[in-house]
Amino acid sequence: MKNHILNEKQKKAVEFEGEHLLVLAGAGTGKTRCIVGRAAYLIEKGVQPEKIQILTFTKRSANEIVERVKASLTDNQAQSLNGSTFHSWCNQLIVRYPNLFGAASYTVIDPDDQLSVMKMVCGDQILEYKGIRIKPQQLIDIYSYGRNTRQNLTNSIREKVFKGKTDEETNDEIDIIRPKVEILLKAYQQKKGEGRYIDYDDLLLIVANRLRNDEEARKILSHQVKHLLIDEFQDTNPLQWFLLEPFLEIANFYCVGDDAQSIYSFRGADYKNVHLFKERVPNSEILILDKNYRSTQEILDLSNWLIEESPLDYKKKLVSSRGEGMKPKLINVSSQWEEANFIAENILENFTENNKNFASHLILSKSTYYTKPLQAVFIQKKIPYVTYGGRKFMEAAHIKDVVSALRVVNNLYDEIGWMRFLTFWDGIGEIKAGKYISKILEFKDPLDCAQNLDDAIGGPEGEKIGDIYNTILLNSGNVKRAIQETYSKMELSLAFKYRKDWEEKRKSDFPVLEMLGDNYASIGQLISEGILENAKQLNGNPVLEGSQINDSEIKDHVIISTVHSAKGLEADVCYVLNVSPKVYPSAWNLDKEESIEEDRRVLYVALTRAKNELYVTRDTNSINTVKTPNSGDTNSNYFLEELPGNLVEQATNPYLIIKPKDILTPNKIDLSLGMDFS
Ligand SMILES: Nc1ncnc2c1ncn2[C@@H]1O[C@H](COP(=O)(O)OP(=O)(O)OP(=O)(O)O)[C@@H](O)[C@H]1O
Repeated sequence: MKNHILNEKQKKAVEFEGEHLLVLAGAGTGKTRCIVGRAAYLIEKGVQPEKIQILTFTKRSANEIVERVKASLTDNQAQSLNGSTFHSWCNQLIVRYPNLFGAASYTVIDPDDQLSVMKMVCGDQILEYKGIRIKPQQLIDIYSYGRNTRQNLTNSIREKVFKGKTDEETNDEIDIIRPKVEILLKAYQQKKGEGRYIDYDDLLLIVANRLRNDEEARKILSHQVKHLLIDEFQDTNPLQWFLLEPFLEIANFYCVGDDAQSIYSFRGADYKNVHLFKERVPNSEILILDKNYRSTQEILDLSNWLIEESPLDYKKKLVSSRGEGMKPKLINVSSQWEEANFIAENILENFTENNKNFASHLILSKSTYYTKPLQAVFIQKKIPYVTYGGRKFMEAAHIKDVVSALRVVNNLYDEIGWMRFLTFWDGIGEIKAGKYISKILEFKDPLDCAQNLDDAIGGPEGEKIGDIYNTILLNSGNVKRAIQETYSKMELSLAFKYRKDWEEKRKSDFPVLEMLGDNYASIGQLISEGILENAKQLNGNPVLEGSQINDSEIKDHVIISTVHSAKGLEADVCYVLNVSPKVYPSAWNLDKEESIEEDRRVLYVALTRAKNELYVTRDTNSINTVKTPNSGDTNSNYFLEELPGNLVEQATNPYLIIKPKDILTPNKIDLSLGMDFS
């Protein structure tokens, strides 16, 4: 095994001989290194790589871990090692065993489509819907919360609609709306069945239920999965545990996690999964790692202080193996523009004078939205950057248009797909489309549809739509070809529909979609996998960000990331944006200790990404509001309120252009001066 220096405890974890292990460890103590090392170790010991499944929260970290394992072994030993998210893993299992899971010819729908289905349901059940004053998106949230946390409908409504309140008035309201919500959610379930749709949570539930109740399924999968390596175990939720539990019988668990970095409770994550590990997993052991290899002690001192301030006891105090360094800097700024300019100038100075590349800089924000001014300044100053978090390639409207054509061929009963595909064409609105769809749903099978679709729609549109359907059906064994043909038949209309930014932004996505298609054996696979996974870093070729392609040649770029997408990342220089009152913690979370503590962990994750230099910015205006005696805002719980002065160096923006001091009243000028008229 190459590239693997391990300390004694890490070595013990990597070479663990028992059945199930939880590596419980603080930030930067080598959890990722342990997973990588473990996979490589197992392969070297002779375990077949395809029987090792690595589970992570993002596709990006799955790829990274797999690549690192491959790099640490020789001779392509890890070629067939599999790393994926929970959703994508379940999807792969369903695709591989369509009969076992009973889900052949189903379509996976993304959250956007889920919302469309729920809207259709609310339209159908207008009486119930009008009686509840809950939006379709909220209904989806209730449904998903209940399934992910495995709580009943009453509790899910309480949590998602009434912020967890338990007073009598709330109870009465819940009693009134619960039966109506039940009708709507049941109608949603039925619609899913009719359309043969699988939403994200279904993927997990289908696999979980089959395995829990069917011994034969467990037997079949026991040949497939021998070792489960699970990253970020603190962020697993009850549904994920429900899925994992039956695997205890057939596979060895190797989990790594840090309870102080649990930041997904809004998805139902339960960091107690970590605390209950020994109880839930028979024959298991826990190993603790405490030496931090990432950051200098000053950065850890600030992070340790933050977590010690919490009423929850994390029993964590990180000690740096690297020794002392620079104190973190707290930069007070008076606007977002000032903050953005400070960061840009600092990065440029590091680049030109301190010989650091752009990739040594990581910028962390609670939300993508907040980073827009920063992105604008970077563009202006020509600083290359990529963003993590935000809209995915397959979610862009123009891509969805073309994919809708593929969807309806893949699944004739896919009403959402039909609605999008039909209304794409000029002259077909939702009402007309609805009528065509009822005719289409009567076709026996795709062949019947191919033969009669143009007549069912009629006119020149019918011809065009029928022609596209037939072409895709003909090429369904060659996904790339199917995409090429579909695109060429839709190109003119696409260019017209998106004429505002067609040339600059959208057109160049289609060659990439074609290339993406080349990776899949069937249209169904492209649709379900493609929807689930961001097409980023596809085979190391073009890199897709949002809906744009960046040239992969430019590898040196700053990363702008949400904290939630920054798990596992690290950088020489980190900027944590807007650590201001009302943001850390959020103003709207102040009534719940759990949410306050989650925000604290978010900040903890952000601070512990830095190796050498840490800049924390905050808005002076919001500090001033909190400090005003009459503002009534003294209870902000601001995390940095009591920050000991010795932990940071306070600084103002050194790049400020200082305005020259002028007098207050303007002098008069005499324009008759300066000319000699003689
Ligand atoms: N034994 C070691 N010797 C030298 N460096 C190490 C060792 N273990 C880990 N590191 C380095 O420390 C840094 C953090 O390691 P790693 O990313 O595996 O930690 P982690 O526990 O997964 O962190 P986090 O949970 O904060 O993302 C990396 O740069 C890694 O290369």
